[in-house]
Amino acid sequence: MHHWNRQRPSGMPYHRYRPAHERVELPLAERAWPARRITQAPLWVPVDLRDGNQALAEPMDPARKRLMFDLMTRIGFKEIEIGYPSASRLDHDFVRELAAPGAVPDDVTVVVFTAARDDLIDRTFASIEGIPRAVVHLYTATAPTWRDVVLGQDRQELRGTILRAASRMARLAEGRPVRFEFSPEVFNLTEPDYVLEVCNALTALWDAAPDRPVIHNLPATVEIATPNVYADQIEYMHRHLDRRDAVILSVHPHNDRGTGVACAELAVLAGAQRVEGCLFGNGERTGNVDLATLALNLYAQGVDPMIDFSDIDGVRRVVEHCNRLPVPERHPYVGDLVHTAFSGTHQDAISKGLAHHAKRAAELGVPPEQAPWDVPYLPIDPADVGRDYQAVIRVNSQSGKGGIAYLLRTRYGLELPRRLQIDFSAVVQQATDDTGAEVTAEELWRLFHATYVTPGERFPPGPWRVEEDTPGVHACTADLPSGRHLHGTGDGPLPAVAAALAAGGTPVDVITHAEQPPAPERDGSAVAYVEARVDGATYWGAGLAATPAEASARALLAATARAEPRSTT
Ligand SMILES: CC(=O)SCCNC(=O)CCNC(=O)[C@H](O)C(C)(C)COP(=O)(O)OP(=O)(O)OC[C@H]1O[C@@H](n2cnc3c(N)ncnc32)[C@H](O)[C@@H]1OP(=O)(O)O
Ligand SMILES: CC(C)C(=O)C(=O)O
Repeated sequence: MHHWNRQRPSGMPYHRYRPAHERVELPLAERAWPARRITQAPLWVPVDLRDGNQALAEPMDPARKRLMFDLMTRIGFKEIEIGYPSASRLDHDFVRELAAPGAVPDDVTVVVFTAARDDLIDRTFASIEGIPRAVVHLYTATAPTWRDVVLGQDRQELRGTILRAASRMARLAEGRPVRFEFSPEVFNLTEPDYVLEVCNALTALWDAAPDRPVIHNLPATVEIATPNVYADQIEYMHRHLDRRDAVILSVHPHNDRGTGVACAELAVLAGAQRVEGCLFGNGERTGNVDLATLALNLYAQGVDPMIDFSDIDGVRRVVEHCNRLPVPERHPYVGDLVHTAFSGTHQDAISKGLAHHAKRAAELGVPPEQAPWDVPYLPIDPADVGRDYQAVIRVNSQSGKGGIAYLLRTRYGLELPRRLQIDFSAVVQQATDDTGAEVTAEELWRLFHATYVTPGERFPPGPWRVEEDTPGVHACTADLPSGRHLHGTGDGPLPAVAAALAAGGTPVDVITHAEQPPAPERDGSAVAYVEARVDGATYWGAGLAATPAEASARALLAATARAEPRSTT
């Protein structure tokens, strides 16, 4: 143990577990997948209506299944697993519902799932009568523990079971628009030579041809190794499966180690052409691989995902309704918080990045949504998945001036001078430190207003009037509640107010002044910001009024009001 690593043994019984390389042979010595790139989307096959559904405490009712199916066809899936029709009446009835003329779009193929049992196979084929295009998906666990413990069959016996089931399927499919899929369940723990023996036998039995290919779907039923191991296993199959041009190599990762997405991506590099998964990662235990993340990962690399996620919240609403499960806030691309920055430096970078993006789009002469995207901390433009920028930046105690200024700018059109941003950020920090809570744009606005626009009753706008007496000469008069009358003139509203304040015994110097014209975001008000030195200290004030001149005068009065009370009242 190095001196810098003083971790102690956990005391947990880790010796009960074996590493993947001791559980399954890895015959590949050289691999090509690490140097490859993904340049096109694989065929995505959602299995929400089968694998996802079987993992729900309350499986979907027909109405929910229908909603999910319609969503899938609407956003572009072309092959959809719709159920395990021999397992339950609900699944059977849903398949029958889709047998109605026109229920399945012309370019969509449905997949139905079955175990290798005669009665189940027969019921499966009966259920798809009238379905225009179907894949019948046969599965059997092939890994040693499942063979020994669950099925009680050795390699040869199980091979016989599978081939008998496949022959029955071939007979039942004669003359029908049916293709075949086989899954050696727990492929990732099965001896590779056994997988090849079984899959190649099925390819021959089902007489696979390029125009009627079989699907060999190689599941990581329970994820047990790092994704490179799965990739090696898939590349090995890709190289050794017979009649490769008549076989669609498919993968079906689960997410037990939290690396289902990585497994699927590396498997595609390794030769997989088809990926089964669920929307937002529903499925047994930790879920099936998330097809939305996979598709949008491609999108973020400049590859067409072939599925339309431009309204990702609409997709999420349907999926949450059907599964009766929420999608977590940090879920890639779709979680409520994934396009949001709370921390100051991130907000600053995003704010600058968005401004730079708008400028670049204008230079290129294209709308912002068409311009190349390169904004810090945002891997994709949230607008591309139907999110607006309101949620991008949110303010709490971790935020800095950039995020605060961004919210006030985007919501109220305020362009705060940099030093005012710094000043206000300290005010916000104190408020958020006190409450520990997030502040919304509306709350920031109220805090800004209370701090800079109406800091007290010292200078109510009523008694202070500023007018341009003659062109270029402003006069400020004030009839104070004390009965005093103040008067000052100057070559603008600020010098006039400063002169009146000085006449009342409060000399002020204007250090910074900025103003903005009336804008609809502020109910048509102009706004001005003034930094003034009063009694040796500096104060910011802001004014809102119908004209910039009036707003400026109010801003100076507000800045002065923030100084310790003096005689000008
Ligand atoms: C990885 C996966 O997702 S696999 C799919 C899992 N999905 C489901 O199980 C959901 C739907 N399943 C069901 O409704 C039921 O399991 C049914 C209707 C299919 C079968 O029900 P039952 O006949 O009661 O069997 P049960 O559910 O207990 O399953 C265990 C039996 O199936 C056998 N079996 C397991 N897998 C297979 C298979 N692929 N092919 C044939 N038999 C299998 C087991 O050996 C066991 O047989 P045994 O009872 O003779 O020991
Ligand atoms: C049988 C297959 C496709 C499966 O659902 C799994 O292994 O997880």
